[in-house]
Amino acid sequence: MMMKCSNTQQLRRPAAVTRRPAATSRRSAKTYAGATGTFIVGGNWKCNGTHDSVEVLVNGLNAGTIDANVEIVCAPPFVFLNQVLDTLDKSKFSIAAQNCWIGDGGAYTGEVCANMLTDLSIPWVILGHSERRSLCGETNDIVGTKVAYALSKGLKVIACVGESLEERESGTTMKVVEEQLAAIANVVDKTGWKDVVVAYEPVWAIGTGKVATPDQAQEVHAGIRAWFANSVGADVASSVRIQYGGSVNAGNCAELAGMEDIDGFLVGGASLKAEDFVTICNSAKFSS
Ligand SMILES: O=C[C@H](O)COP(=O)(O)O
Repeated sequence: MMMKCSNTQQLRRPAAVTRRPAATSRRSAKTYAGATGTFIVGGNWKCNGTHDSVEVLVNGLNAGTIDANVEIVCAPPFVFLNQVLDTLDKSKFSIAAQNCWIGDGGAYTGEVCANMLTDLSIPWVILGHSERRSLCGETNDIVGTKVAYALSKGLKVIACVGESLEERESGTTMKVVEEQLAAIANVVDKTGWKDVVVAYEPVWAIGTGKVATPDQAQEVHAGIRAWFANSVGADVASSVRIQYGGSVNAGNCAELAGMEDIDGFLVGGASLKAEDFVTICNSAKFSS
């Protein structure tokens, strides 16, 4: 299937960007979106690891002190799901698959279907990651269908959206993101969004070290929330949690976490280092 890639530039920034109030008041007031109002951080381990390195990572995560108000979802490669299920402290961490098949199981060599994940009691799946879109030819419609199917089987979904550098530079960031969201909204009814977290991941920021500025991220997150208000419903707009992903690390997470419409992160590279990932998970309470 297909390929395509990217890098950076900025949307026109608003003159001023609304920031959350001080850390202590953030949680007691609305703070983060979602039914539980919790910050949600995903660790996408991508295609990394060995049995031994996963053991080290899990031990490091289990030893970490995590704020009880933060929801954390770790997404190992399929082959390590059982190992992680057996060893990760599930009182602190939940588990996701990084992908699943578009429908029922059957003669689909190399695929893993939603029912297999629920059979293992895996609650989450990441769908529509830009690497799946660009490297495996997953179109907006395919991603939408996958999201709807996964939800119908009882999975919760982290649905990824985001623009390439070329799209950003041509001023089409929101158009691209809105089309990606619309493809999901076309096949997911309004109530289904309660089990969806949107991960905004500008492709040019993924694995490049070129993190979006807090203002850049906030602008798109606010645009996504506005799109939900106009296209799905005000209740969904205020409750859907929107993660930022793309070169998040222990050093930049606090400022990003302080932005009004950032409700969590989807972390790639830094999720492979337990200490850094724990810092990111706890970033909400330290942000200003
Ligand atoms: O799913 C995670 C994202 O692709 C971000 O990856 P990164 O943190 O390595 O840039």
